[in-house]
Amino acid sequence: MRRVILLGSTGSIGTQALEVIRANPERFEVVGLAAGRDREGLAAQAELFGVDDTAIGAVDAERLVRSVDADVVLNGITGSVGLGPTIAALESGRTLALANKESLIVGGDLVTAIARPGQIVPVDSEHSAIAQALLSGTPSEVRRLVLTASGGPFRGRQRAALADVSPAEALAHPTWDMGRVVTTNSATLVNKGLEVIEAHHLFDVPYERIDVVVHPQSIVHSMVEFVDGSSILQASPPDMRLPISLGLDWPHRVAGVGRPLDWTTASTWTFEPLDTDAFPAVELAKTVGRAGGTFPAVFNAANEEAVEAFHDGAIGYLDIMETIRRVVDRHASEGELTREALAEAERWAREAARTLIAAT
Ligand SMILES: NC(=O)C1=CN([C@@H]2O[C@H](COP(=O)(O)OP(=O)(O)OC[C@H]3O[C@@H](n4cnc5c(N)ncnc54)[C@H](OP(=O)(O)O)[C@@H]3O)[C@@H](O)[C@H]2O)C=CC1
Ligand SMILES: CC(=O)[C@@H](O)[C@H](O)COP(=O)(O)O
Ligand SMILES: [Mn+2]
Repeated sequence: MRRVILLGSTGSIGTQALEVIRANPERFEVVGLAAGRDREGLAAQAELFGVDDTAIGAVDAERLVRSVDADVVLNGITGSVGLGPTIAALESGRTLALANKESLIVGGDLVTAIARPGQIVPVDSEHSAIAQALLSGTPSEVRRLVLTASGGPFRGRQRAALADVSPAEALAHPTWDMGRVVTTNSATLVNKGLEVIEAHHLFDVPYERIDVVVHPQSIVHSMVEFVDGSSILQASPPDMRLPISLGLDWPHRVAGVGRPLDWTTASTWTFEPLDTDAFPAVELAKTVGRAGGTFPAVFNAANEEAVEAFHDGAIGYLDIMETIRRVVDRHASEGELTREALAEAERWAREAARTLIAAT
């Protein structure tokens, strides 16, 4: 029986994780639940799953992780606020099933330094796919990682055609039903940029050996190219319950958690290069990833501010990337990477982004 602490339980990842757990009571038991603001939803979940220990907010979630005995912590919180709970899970020796990519991106080496090998199990679909593919070879046999991107709702558009797109259009993801921030990030391709940095930290592969390819069907979730020219990919219909279940009990599979592909009907999978003029986010993410230090945290914080401003109607779609770029350009990273330095860089980046947004 795997005892699970679920952070972000009221969200998209959280509720799908509870579906997996509910369908497999002989394998999983929820021992802790945490949400951001939805106290009613959290209380209902606690009652349904018979959970005594709950938390509201990231600080309380950190306390929960450190105080409740568990085998695995699934971090499904949105945003860099998930960093504290990620660190708490690792320091407490729990397996960390990581959906909250932001904590790894902003924490970078600070997070990987405290994780023992295998302690972080990726839940993000692309990274779960890569982890599954990596079971086919040794680290020295890996030539490159290739992350697939759906391309989002604006795939195929020129940059000029993106100026007036609305938040509602940005939230119409072609293949996945997810929370608001990650869905918006998919529409700007910031999500893929964050995922490149995430892959670098998870798999210790340099940026020049991590590529992105657009695959609109979201069936091939990513691939690993090995030195002999063989590519091993993982494919399944888009359904987060599959990588969530692997995160909860890696590397064991949960029978029936997802539908298999239907090989009896005609279908087509397509792959195309990313249009980096229309969608420059991946290139900028690689630049901040290579710069390291507090740069990825600044990139992410500026994005979080810009996404909120976009949904508030304060800025347009193209201003999201423009805000991120201008904040990153003004940033000077200095000194050792510590939690204090990260917090200060984030505070600075959010303030800089808000100032730019106010002037837009
Ligand atoms: N959804 C998906 O399919 C995928 C998501 N991810 C990643 O997983 C993470 C979660 O995404 P998703 O589930 O879509 O997001 P949602 O917005 O649907 O859910 C976010 C969850 O985080 C909680 N939360 C927000 N702020 C805090 C806080 N300060 N302290 C504690 N809990 C908080 C929310 O609580 P409340 O409801 O109370 O506000 C909610 O439970 C993100 O990092 C995302 O990038 C990765 C791959 C796929
Ligand atoms: C399901 C998942 O892992 C998301 O992060 C997904 O990657 C979003 O899709 P795109 O960013 O490829 O549009
Ligand atoms: Mn993903």
